[in-house]
Amino acid sequence: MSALSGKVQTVLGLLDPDQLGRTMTHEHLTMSFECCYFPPPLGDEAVAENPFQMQHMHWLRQNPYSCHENLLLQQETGAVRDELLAYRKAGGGTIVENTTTGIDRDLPTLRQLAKDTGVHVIAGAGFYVDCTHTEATKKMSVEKLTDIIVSEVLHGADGTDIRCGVIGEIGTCWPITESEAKVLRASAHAQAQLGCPVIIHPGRNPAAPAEVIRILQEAGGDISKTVMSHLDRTFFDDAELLEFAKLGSYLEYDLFGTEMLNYPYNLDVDMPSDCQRVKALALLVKEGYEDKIVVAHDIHTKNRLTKYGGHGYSHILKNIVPKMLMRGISQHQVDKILIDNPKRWLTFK
Ligand SMILES: CC(=O)NCCS(=O)(=O)O
Repeated sequence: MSALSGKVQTVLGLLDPDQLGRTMTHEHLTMSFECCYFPPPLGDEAVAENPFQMQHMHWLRQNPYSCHENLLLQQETGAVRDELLAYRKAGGGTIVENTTTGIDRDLPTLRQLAKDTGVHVIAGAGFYVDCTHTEATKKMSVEKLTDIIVSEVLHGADGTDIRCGVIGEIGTCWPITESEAKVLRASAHAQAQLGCPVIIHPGRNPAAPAEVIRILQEAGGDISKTVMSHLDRTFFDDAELLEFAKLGSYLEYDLFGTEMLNYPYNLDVDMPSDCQRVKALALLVKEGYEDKIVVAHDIHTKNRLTKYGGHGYSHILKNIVPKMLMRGISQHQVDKILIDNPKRWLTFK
């Protein structure tokens, strides 16, 4: 039994799991999403140069990845601090901050935000998607990658003594690249050593989540302590979703607040509305998965902050919970989704 056993690890140290409270399991407080810049639609180049004006907010919501400045969440620490204070006021307790190597993780800022606001912040170990892997990372063995991830949890990351409390979000594309598969195996090995939570960013294809689970399982990972993120933009067929749910991971709907007509990374995808997300949660509850659901907003661009007219980190607590109750999810089940499931996932074995 390790010192971490039975505890949750935040950027300010170990915590008794009962202290977490309501938890968003997939957010970013400071990061860069420049790796995923997407050119604006033809003719919209001028708007993309200067979109932070009232008359352009709708454009920004529809094209969040087509403006370089919008991808620099790390420039908004003051606004994020205000948001976290509002999140606490709305009844929030904890945020899992999923920024990993490749998208500008900033652990000292996370620690300062946690100190300033009283929100518990849990940082992520490991690596994002292939295009952010350095040549050095791509050459590493699974053993070396495992050592790095284990060290980020046990000793601290990025040259600091600030320790990560989850592995992930571990980035994968579709198809999964060789380098991503190595990182997945390393994550499973690290999880087997540490008994810690893992969270995955799957590729944008309904086959991707199950393929990730297969790789993790073969490498000795604990699927019952693993969250599969972004199901909102990955499954569009109830039967496929329920088939995946049988594999035993936590099921995360984490793009609450994102409503857009054209999802640039996969134009075949019709991004669901929040109402459709709630409907998917109600289906999973009805089918017996209330102990497996977790939720979040995955804020990773500036336009989603309330400072810019966005929904902010309190949207689920303020607006989605009432909708869940209206659609037949009971208060007891809501508490499982917001409190009990994250707590169970985040507690080291
Ligand atoms: C930061 C991150 O990976 N967000 C997910 C964006 S996606 O469009 O759902 O892949």
